[in-house]
Amino acid sequence: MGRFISLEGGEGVGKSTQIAALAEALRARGVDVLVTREPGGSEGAEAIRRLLLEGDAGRWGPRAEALLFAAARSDHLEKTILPALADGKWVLSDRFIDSSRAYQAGASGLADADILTLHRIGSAGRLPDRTLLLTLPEAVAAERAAARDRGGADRIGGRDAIYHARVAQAFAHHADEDPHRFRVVDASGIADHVTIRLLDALADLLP
Ligand SMILES: Nc1ncnc2c1ncn2[C@@H]1O[C@H](COP(=O)(O)OP(=O)(O)OP(=O)(O)O)[C@@H](O)[C@H]1O
Ligand SMILES: Cc1cn([C@H]2C[C@H](O)[C@@H](COP(=O)(O)O)O2)c(=O)[nH]c1=O
Repeated sequence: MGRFISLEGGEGVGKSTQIAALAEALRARGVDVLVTREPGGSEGAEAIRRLLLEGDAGRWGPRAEALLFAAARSDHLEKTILPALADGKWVLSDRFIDSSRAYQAGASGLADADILTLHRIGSAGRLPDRTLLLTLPEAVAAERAAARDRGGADRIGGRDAIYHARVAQAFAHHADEDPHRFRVVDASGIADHVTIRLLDALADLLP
């Protein structure tokens, strides 16, 4: 049976690194895996990704930004995620709706209910079967992201530390509110150890 898993967390916590490792570990267990990402993951959504992440800080206001993320997600779900699940694949998505709740609501100040309304309109309110929230002390995450980006962060990643602290708080709040879907995973230490923690957090879903 297909499963829909999202990886969430702030900048630099290791989602992209871990999604590749997790996919490899699942494939070694005979699971058919599709790795995808947001914003993006379909041709249309990748075009919207460029609109969202390139250009001036003020290119979009919070509302236009939320609408663009919701539009990208709608296309991603319809063109990539749902067909893969129908084929029995496990879909691992680097970010999904909880990023809009954390960034556009928690940190940019829109109402969480409005983000969920956009999600209901664009994506029929579809939620992942499991959301793995990677957490790191803010200073460690910022250091990792800065070493990777070398000053070239994108429009949203480049926002200030207060913004990213609000993102982390919102993620933690949503994870607390929905312990059935979320698992909070410590992303500190050696990457292989983090992958083991992620596999543990999926143990009940594994075939
Ligand atoms: N366990 C780890 N220990 C040390 N460095 C790590 C670890 N995991 C990832 N990194 C490094 O930290 C940086 C950020 O990792 P990665 O790009 O996977 O994070 P991310 O959560 O996808 O970030 P973003 O959301 O900003 O794209 C990369 O340079 C990566 O090589
Ligand atoms: C899905 C989604 C993403 N964002 C932000 C979070 C990051 O700053 C970028 C994506 O970059 P990454 O290197 O691929 O993680 O977009 C957001 O603000 N809202 C969302 O819904």
